[in-house]
Amino acid sequence: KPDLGSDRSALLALRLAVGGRTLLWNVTESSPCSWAGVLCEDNRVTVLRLPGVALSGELPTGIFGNLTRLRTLSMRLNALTGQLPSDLASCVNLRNLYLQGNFFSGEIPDFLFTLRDLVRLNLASNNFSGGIPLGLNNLTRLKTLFVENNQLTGSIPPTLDIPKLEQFNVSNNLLNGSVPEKLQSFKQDSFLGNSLCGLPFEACSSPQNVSLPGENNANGGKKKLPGGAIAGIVIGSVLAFLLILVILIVVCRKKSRSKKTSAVDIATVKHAEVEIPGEKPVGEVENGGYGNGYSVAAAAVAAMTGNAKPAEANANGAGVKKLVFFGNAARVFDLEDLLRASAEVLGKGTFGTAYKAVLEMGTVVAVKRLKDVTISDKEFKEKIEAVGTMDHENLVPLRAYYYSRDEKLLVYDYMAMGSLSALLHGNKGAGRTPLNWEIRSTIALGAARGIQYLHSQGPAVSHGNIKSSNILLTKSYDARVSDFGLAHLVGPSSTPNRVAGYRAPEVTDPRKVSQKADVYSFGVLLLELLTGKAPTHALLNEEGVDLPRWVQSIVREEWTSEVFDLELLRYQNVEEEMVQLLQLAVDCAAQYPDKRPSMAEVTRRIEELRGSSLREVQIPQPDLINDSDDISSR
Ligand SMILES: Nc1ncnc2c1ncn2[C@@H]1O[C@H](COP(=O)(O)OP(=O)(O)OP(=O)(O)O)[C@@H](O)[C@H]1O
Repeated sequence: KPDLGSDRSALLALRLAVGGRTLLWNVTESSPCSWAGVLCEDNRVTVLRLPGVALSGELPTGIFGNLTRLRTLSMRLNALTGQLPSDLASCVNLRNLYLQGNFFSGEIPDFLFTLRDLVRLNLASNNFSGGIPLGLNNLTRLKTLFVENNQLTGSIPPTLDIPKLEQFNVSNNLLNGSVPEKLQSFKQDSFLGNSLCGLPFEACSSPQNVSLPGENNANGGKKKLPGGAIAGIVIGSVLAFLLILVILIVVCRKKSRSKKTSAVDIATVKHAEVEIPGEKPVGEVENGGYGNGYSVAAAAVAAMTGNAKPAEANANGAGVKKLVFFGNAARVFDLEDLLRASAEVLGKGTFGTAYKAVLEMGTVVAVKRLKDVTISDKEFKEKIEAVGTMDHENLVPLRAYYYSRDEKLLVYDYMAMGSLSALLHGNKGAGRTPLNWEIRSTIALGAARGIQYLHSQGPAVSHGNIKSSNILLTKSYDARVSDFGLAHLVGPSSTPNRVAGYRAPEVTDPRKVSQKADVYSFGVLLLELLTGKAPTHALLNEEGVDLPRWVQSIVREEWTSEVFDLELLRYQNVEEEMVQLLQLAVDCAAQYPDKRPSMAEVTRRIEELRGSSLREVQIPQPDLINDSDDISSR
């Protein structure tokens, strides 16, 4: 019989499956009711709110079947994938289900329509496909239905009728056909980005003749359009599209000509500033018309360009906006190029979302949209300028930034080989090049040098977020440290989550990280390189035991090679060096900050232990490596 104990087990299973900040739950407590995001009533879990806490992976079945008293479930803005688990149907008391902003896929499942108490259902900004189900009619208490920004197809069922519906949005899907009568009172905004007709849009042209996919054709009474008519429509549409394209190009050219001069002039000074008139509010950027494809550049750039009328911008007090370049970056690309770039999402991180943007002339950049920047304009600019002046071969260079009240963008060099995290844990299938000792120790050394450089800028300068997804790789496996300086820019609400396994025990406020805390995180990173285990996984495998403690326990009990990644054990002749690196890792991850070595010492020790073995181990050619799911694998 379900009780608080089974609720607790379910939450532990959830933690095991999707990680994120649930890893910070104090699982030694026998009651889950004080865990972050969990609320209880009558000794049962009734509310589970885990918005934006870096949950990732699939929700397995077998969890929600136990959380039978749940009334509110929020897992919005995470990186959850796969289909919704069918035992969600057991949560018969569920009133609020917020799952927007994940990567859920598959059809909107029928079992949702057995949850008769649902009042708010938000599945927006996922990858749901298939049609809009008529089963929604069963949800007689539903007031909010948000499914925008998915890949829903077909027509909206003509008989869709949800009596209490107050908020409704299906925009940016692949819907067609006419808007059902009962939904015609909603504004156009609720439907934009589809091919719908009828109120609130223009009347459908001869609807009887159009055969709509997804519509019930059982009576077979609907005629197909004759081939000639279809050809006519297609050719007409193509011509119209081309015409619009030509107009757009002409307009862009004009704009670019008028701006080029200033960009070029200023490019000769150290910090080139390109002026952009006005901005678009970020809300509009997120919801307005970019659909799932999120063209960053589109989003970013819409925010940067004069989409809003200058007068409006001034009325907002926003004034003229600037994209600020560091060093000689302005000579490589300018705002106009970024404008035209095509973009894809690389992943959501602690500080925002990262995008890959391919500029027209082939230059590729990574654009990071920061969220939760709470510090003042002045402070932000000072700090980011400091980041921009960092210059070392083992750092990912920050090329430019954009700052406005609503939007903060950072433009970095794009690292084609993705992150160390993806390399270690991403593709384990056949065709993967084993990561040998040479590669791993090269990465360790490069990363150590990058961090040492940061630390050499002054005793107060630290990275604050060292972890394997922030160690990016060039084609020749040179490590580049990224994300430095960002931990000090963002507000407390975006405290690093995935950082959990890397964070030094003394760190309570993630924005106040010392160099010694960086050393601890780096030690964990070394352990990850050596064991092939992600720190968070280690946490999950043995409850409450983190990677350093796990390694220490094995090393203490009886020395074995068990800790090492199997791939590394193929190279027996380097075991001695591996053991030395392991010892260094354990030293770095010492409990007490004073016991940890400095980064300078760390670098020196890696150089030394590698020096003895710089033999002719082959580094595989990048093109032999299957990196198809590298950086986007998360
Ligand atoms: N310059 C870049 N080139 C290539 N990939 C990048 C670049 N910057 C980030 N990425 C990749 O994009 C994804 C998201 O990065 P992001 O830095 O936003 O999050 P994260 O590193 O996972 O977490 P955090 O925000 O805490 O650092 C990661 O997989 C990262 O490896």
